[in-house]
Amino acid sequence: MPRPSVDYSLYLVTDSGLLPKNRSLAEQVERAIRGGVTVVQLREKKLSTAEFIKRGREIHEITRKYNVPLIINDRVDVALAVDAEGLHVGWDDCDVKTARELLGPDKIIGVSITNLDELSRLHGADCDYLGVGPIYATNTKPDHDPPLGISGLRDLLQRKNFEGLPSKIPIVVIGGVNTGNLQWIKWAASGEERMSIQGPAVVSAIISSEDPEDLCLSFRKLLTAPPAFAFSQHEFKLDDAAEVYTNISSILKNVHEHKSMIHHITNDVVKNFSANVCLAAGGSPIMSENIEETADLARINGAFVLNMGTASPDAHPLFFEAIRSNNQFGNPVVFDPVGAGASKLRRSTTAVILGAGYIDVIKGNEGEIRTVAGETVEMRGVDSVDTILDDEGESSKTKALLVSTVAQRHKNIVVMTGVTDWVSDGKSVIAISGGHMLQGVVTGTGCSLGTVIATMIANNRNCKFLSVIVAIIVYNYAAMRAAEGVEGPGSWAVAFIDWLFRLSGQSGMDALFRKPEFKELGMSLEIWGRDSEGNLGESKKVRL
Ligand SMILES: Cc1ncc(COP(=O)(O)OP(=O)(O)O)c(N)n1
Ligand SMILES: Cc1ncsc1CCOP(=O)(O)O
Repeated sequence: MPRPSVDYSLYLVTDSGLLPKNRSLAEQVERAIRGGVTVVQLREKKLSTAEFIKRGREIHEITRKYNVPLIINDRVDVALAVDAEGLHVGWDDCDVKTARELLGPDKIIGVSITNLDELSRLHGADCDYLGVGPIYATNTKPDHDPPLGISGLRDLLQRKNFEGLPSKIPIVVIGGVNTGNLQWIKWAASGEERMSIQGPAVVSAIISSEDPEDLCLSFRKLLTAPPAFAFSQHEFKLDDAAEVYTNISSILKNVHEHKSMIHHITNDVVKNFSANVCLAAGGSPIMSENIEETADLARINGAFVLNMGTASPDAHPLFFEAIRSNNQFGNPVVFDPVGAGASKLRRSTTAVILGAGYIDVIKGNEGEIRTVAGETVEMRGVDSVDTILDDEGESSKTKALLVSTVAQRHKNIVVMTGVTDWVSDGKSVIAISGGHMLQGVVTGTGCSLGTVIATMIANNRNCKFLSVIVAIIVYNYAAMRAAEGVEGPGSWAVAFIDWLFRLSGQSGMDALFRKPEFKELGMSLEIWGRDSEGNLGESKKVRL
């Protein structure tokens, strides 16, 4: 019998410990298959061999009825005893060569891949699909490897130099996948030529569901529907000052009309200032660090700001839950990796956060963004590094490349703040001038740019890139106007909030931006696009 061709589009992996009360595994699996599961893997970690075989036979009866392949996790002997259609192995299990010898040519063999090294080691193996993950952290497998996150997944899918595996070998993604993040993962991983994702492999979301049939129907719909939110669905032009003004007005109008709730998990130093900035910019702040309410808040949230300024390891579960819940409801997540390179703890917290879910915007200073890019950076506390790059000539090209590379890897938007602010969606890069030196002497000003970005994005979800650009322009404009005639940092901070409030108010925001004062401030945008080969071309300057 030839090896069956398998539809890997919705792969269920079992865990009897996660079943709803009074529900048997057999019933849950059958309901999930009715909802659209196309492959079932029986994963039993606690059963004796005899019990595993017994359960395998029971589940096989069901999967056979629906013509769905049954894969056994880890155990070749059980796969043989049950005459299952296949086996899934990790790197501590039976190697693929031995498994193939034992199972014969007709059975499916799947292999776990958690990093690039494992992919290289698989060279020439006679396997049928790869289970790539964990994409995100998960409680289902407490001993899991560090999550790949979107950047790790993209690195893996772009890998071109591994011969010996069937080209276009099917890939399923595993680890923290649910109906809230599935589309993000598929979208973020799309466009890679070498390898492509066929579907998710899901444990807890399906196995613990009260209504697995309905849930699987939702998974199936999401698999075929276009993503609900992407950051640049909306086309916009910034070719001259008039176009920039028009865009600013339309973004601010939406912000003003909705007054979205912006959930902040932020550091103790800036809470009060950030909440006031949020209100002034047109949002409604809530500062909460209670893990028990993250899901409820996400239900009504407009956007979520995660600032790791005073984070401790105890807060990791809170970050994880908050990101997961906000992804579930499609709320934009803005991450500020404060002081990311300053300590081992901050580097690992950054990795935890990037491995917890999809992050829409990463905002940091040069040292923080270089740390996210994987460089080892010496930071002075949580402030910026002694910047090695100025904003001119070759340095400006290096900065443009840095932000666009990080944005490409994470398939999101990256903002790098400094005298000039840099922002990229992985394709275009925009350098935005403006702001005032007094920002550097008022604590919380850097953090509160994350707040303004979240406030702008919350109700402009189909044009996130534009919203971020507008947020930076508004912020820098307010900072400069606030500095007119003030005594020093204290009065500047008050005037800054006043200016943000004036700008976000419906009355006169157009007029404010169109006034000659805007021109006199000398703000400008410098815009780079990519040529057909993906290289950054010449930049173009737009004076506001
Ligand atoms: C589809 C799929 N992908 C990955 C795994 C993980 O397998 P493994 O690394 O062997 O870990 P355990 O499942 O044994 O904990 C999987 N089971 N299925
Ligand atoms: C078996 C396994 N391998 C990598 S992550 C994982 C568990 C995934 O479980 P869940 O879908 O509940 O996050």
